[in-house]
Amino acid sequence: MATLLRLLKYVRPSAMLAVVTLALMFIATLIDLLAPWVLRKVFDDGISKNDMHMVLLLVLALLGLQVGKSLGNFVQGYTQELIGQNVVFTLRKQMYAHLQRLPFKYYDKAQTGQLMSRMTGDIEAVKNFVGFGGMMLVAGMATFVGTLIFMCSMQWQVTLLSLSPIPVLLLVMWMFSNKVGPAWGRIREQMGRLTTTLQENISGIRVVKAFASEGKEKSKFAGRNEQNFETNMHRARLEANAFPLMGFLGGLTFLIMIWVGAVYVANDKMSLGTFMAFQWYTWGIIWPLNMLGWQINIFQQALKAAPRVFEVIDTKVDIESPEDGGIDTANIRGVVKFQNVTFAFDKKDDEQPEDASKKEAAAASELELTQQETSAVLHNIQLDIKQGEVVAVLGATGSGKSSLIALLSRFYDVSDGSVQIDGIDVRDYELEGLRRSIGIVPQETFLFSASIRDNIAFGRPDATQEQIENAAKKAQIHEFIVNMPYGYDTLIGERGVGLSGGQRQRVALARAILMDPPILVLDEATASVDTATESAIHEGLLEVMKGRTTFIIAQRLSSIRRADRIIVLDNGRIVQQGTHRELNEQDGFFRRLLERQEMASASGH
Ligand SMILES: Nc1ncnc2c1ncn2[C@@H]1O[C@H](COP(=O)(O)OP(=O)(O)OP(=O)(O)O)[C@@H](O)[C@H]1O
Repeated sequence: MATLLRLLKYVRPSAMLAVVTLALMFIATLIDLLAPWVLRKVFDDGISKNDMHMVLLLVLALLGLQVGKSLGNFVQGYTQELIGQNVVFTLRKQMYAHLQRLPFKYYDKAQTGQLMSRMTGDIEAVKNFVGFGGMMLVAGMATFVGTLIFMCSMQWQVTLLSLSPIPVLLLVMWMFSNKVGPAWGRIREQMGRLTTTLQENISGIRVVKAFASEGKEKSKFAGRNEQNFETNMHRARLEANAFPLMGFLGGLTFLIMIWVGAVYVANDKMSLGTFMAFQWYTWGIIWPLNMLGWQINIFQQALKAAPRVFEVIDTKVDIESPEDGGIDTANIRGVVKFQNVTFAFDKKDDEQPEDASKKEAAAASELELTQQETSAVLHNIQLDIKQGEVVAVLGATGSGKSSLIALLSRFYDVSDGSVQIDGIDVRDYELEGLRRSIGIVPQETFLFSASIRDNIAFGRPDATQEQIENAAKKAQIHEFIVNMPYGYDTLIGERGVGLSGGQRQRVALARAILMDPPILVLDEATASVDTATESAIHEGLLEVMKGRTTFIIAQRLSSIRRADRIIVLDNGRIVQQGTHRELNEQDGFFRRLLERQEMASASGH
């Protein structure tokens, strides 16, 4: 019921259209009810009195009614679709906008396929109900009730006797609705899983082929496809059982009417005209009941699909600009401070349902704290970074380097402590501005299926060609681009297919440089390029880094030689901090790494 009421809210902006559609439906229903009444007159006042003039008039009246109904249907078909499409448009817009706001931690767990299927199939199912099913349900009920009134006013005994199969029919319908609802729920869920399998397979097709796992993937897809097939067949069996029975019971109404009606006509308790009108009217009983089977289907499907869409829309967004809009970021200089920062990915309260009792939560809170402490990936980080400083972050894989940097842009919020820029907590800044102030070259580059120019100008679509080329030159990719078939207009694939790993990384670097941010983050940004290109990029970067606070996450010591400060992370804790020379003099991770890399380069690796 709550779902239905919420769906109705989406129809509210189209209220006028809905009123027009319903009015047209009621007019069409009235015409349907008047037509048999006119037919009755054809028999009783025309044919039986041999008044052909009256018959002609009545036939013309019937023609007028039919023309009116057809015109109404024409407008109604359009307005009905418009209401449905309006709801789809709003729901899609809302869901898409919300997906843009949802934080990283949502995407850490969400399945892309499920989201796509909600955005397409589930929203479409909602439209079918709002635009078609719901309206037809109202029209059907109006026809049913109206027909009963007209029939009863003409001959109530025959009407009531004819309706005797209806209670059984309603019982069948109720049972069908109860069974088909869960089936639709499973179908919608399975469609989501099927889309996820497909999406993962297409995205990971290179891995699938490299590991010759096509067979395994095929059977995984076949399994889910079969599940979906089985559930759909189960639904079809439910329909096959219910619909003919409903049709039969509806037909029985008609037969009873003919038999009882004939007896009443024979006994002069009913005129022939009324008998003929009743034949027509019985369709006004049977049609809505038969339609009801399909409407239950559409209704149940929408009832299962809508919560899947609402679930996304209702997901809490806990990383946002402050309510007052936040502090303007235009003048950020780039003084960065990590004050006693502790961070865990999985806060226990993320997992808890919202209605979990407070008592339980309190009892668990002590345990939670300990769990959070142990699951933390960063512990008590204390850092003071000057404006324009170049900071290299070193550490073994999984030591927390990327997590540390992610807190800066609020991809995640700290569990404890605070991250400050220019003395202000990052949570107090306007979020978009904050993120634009931090240029990131991530470990994994995502390029859009667009021209290479648009890819570089992604964060600054208004950039001039000259600015784009300058950024590309600094990232050492300009020469490569101008030698491509269409230069900066060359289209590149969804994942930058057609570009090598190093080239993709340089496009991402150009993208970050173009943003001209006060803070720059290079997360293994030169890991995929050869040493010659790497040193050329570093030359270019020297100029880029000038005046900007820069974080370099790197495994190679060569890329951090120019850092003002090196921070060494181990298991989420800062274990060493200082200049290259200072750390070289200490016994620790840094010197061991240095020795290992020197040995490797001496042995030619
Ligand atoms: N989205 C996530 N959800 C939960 N845990 C995560 C997530 N991302 C990383 N982790 C965990 O957090 C820890 C730190 O990861 P992080 O990516 O910060 O390390 P890193 O030092 O950057 O590693 P690498 O050098 O391999 O990139 C790891 O134990 C990792 O398994």
